[in-house]
Amino acid sequence: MTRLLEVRGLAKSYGGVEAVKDVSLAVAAGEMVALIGPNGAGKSTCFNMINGQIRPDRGSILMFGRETAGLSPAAIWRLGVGRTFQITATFGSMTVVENVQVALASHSGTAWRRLARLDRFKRDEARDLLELVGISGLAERPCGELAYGDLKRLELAMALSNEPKLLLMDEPTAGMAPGARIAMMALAADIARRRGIGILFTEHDMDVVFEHADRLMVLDRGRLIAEGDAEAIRNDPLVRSVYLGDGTVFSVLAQTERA
Ligand SMILES: Nc1ncnc2c1ncn2[C@@H]1O[C@H](COP(=O)(O)OP(=O)(O)OP(=O)(O)O)[C@@H](O)[C@H]1O
Repeated sequence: MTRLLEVRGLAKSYGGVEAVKDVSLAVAAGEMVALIGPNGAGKSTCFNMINGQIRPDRGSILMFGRETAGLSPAAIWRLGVGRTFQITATFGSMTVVENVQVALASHSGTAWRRLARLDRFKRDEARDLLELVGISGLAERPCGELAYGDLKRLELAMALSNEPKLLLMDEPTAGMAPGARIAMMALAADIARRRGIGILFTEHDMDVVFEHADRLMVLDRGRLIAEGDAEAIRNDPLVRSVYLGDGTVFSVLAQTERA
């Protein structure tokens, strides 16, 4: 399998706190890998080092075989890495289709603020992306009017505008209703598999993780403590012990036990 992302020995400390210690992981084409762990485990720090927001103290991050540790988020985006954010990043006063056009313009290196006619710029491509994520009917609506779930779909369309081979999704279902979360991830998984995109995502909702991740990486206090498929992780005694006391996750593990 082609490795799109390969992380080796990643580390980051804040003062005396070792937020991430010696983390190694890989994501292959068409694979969905979840990075999970209890609060404070180091997920965000790890994720933000990979997407360029935080500079690692140590370690190597290879994307498509190229070292990217220390590159800016913009440089990483230009390499063909898409990303979605915990808090959606869209322009509320523009229409839905215009938001995708702006993302397309940004990928093609066009300064969209100087585009005399944004309305014509790659409009068909933008509409195709909206179709792909199931919101083409909302194309002309101001983005600020969208329901939260549709906004997340728009964000996915924008993340796909640079034709990424690798997609980094930071809590893609945060703030969504439980039913909508599974649907959102099913959509992302389907697109990823059909296009051979590798996805690395963080997620608190264990139903979403167990349903969609091909592989789970479990962090605790900055270290990777387990790696495997949903079945292996559910039954891993160390994972169960670190999640004891975490209300949400433990309830899922307990349900699994009762089933
Ligand atoms: N900017 C920072 N300054 C100081 N300490 C930090 C900083 N960012 C993270 N930490 C510490 O690093 C550790 C890992 O934090 P991180 O946010 O990566 O965990 P997390 O798994 O994403 O947690 P959560 O699920 O609660 O978001 C924690 O102890 C946190 O307090």
